[in-house]
Amino acid sequence: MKRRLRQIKKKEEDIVVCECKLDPDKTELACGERCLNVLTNTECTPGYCPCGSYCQNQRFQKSEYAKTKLFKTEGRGWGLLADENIKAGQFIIEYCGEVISSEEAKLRSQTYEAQGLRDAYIISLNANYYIDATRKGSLGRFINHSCQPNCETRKWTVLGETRVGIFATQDISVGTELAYDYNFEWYGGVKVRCLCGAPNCSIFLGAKSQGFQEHNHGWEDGDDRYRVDEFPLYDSAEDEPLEKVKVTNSNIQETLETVKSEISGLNNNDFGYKYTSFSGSVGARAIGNVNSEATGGQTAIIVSGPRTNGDFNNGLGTGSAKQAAKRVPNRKQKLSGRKQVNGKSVAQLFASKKVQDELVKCEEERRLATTKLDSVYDELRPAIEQHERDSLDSLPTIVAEKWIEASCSKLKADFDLYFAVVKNVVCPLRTNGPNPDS
Ligand SMILES: C[S@@+](CC[C@H](N)C(=O)[O-])C[C@H]1O[C@@H](n2cnc3c(N)ncnc32)[C@H](O)[C@@H]1O
Repeated sequence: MKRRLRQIKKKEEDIVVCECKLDPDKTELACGERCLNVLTNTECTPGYCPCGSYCQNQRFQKSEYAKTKLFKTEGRGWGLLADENIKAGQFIIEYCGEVISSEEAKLRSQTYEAQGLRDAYIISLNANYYIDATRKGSLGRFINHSCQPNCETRKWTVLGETRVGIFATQDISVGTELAYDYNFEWYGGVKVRCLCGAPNCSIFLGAKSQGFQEHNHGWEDGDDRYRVDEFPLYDSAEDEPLEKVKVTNSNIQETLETVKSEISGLNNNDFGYKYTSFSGSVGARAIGNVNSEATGGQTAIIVSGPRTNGDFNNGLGTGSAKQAAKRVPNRKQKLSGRKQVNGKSVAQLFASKKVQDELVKCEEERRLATTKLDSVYDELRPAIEQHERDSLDSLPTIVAEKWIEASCSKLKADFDLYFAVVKNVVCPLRTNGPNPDS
């Protein structure tokens, strides 16, 4: 079945005519590998090619496919094999299907997934269009993925349109299964076990893709990327004892609870180091598993099909690398135990109304900044998700500025709160003892 439903009429001045000269004794070589059009992956236009009807560079237009045969694989559904010896570089078949927009591709992929379709047939045509061979297509739709392929996809310009073909990358003998590397991009959801059987198999379809690698990043032993050993630490042993301080304020228990929870955020009651969590700053993406285009301009976008050929969904669901790492057992703790601040002393210091008020105010400011950051993220999420498919660099400046501004406010509020804690608790402890207000 033809991929094009209508023939796009090219303007005459857009037609590229090659400079080949027909040798009447060697007509089979007309528009061969040295043809200017062939060199630029463009088919010659009938009626304009100097080689006339002998032109060999109209393979898509004339459906000059290699002989292939459908066969049933084990665990991978149907596959396609060579039904004749195929030469390296030979055009095997066009990847035909419905040409649809990226929005439509996203929608369809979600629908197919919801319908429980096991196999995925949507591939990228270019940045804006996809080919969906789910309902209409050629035998090309049955070619499976391999991590050690004998074919590849190539884009050709045919009568002004981009079309995708499968080409042999090596000599293929009759009876051999045809396969190309899907360059499958994984965006979450079910992980499909790759059954290509190649020695270099990446185990899951899409395992080489960024989304897959980020999601599955575990905290391995010996992974020193986030070591904090070198950071300077505050030594609580330098604090003065505060036995003489009296607890006078009845709100102290409540305040202590607040401070305790903040302190536990600082890890093991350690004031020496803090880390901030940006709620909502990193989120799982769900863009219908429509994958981005692979490098080199070859076909690469494919919707991850829900063919679950084993129990390989690790149950983590979607989430950021950071979130996933948190759930990986045996991962290293980011921060090791440190010396502890004496809770009783801290409580006594918080008996001061002045200190309490300041901390409550800082807390409130931080809460507001966090809420703002969350809402900005929700506002930006569609833009971010839209642009992440190409590159985050392409986010409009105004969007990036808004995000940076909200992040800075949140950081400042965090800083103010912790600074207030340090100023009112740690410093008096070190110098003058308890706050005179208490
Ligand atoms: C374009 S279709 C290929 C034809 C498909 N086997 C069929 O029966 O229609 C892509 C789907 O085939 C399956 N598939 C292809 N290559 C695979 C592989 N190496 N390992 C496991 N499944 C594979 C996956 O379900 C994938 O979504």
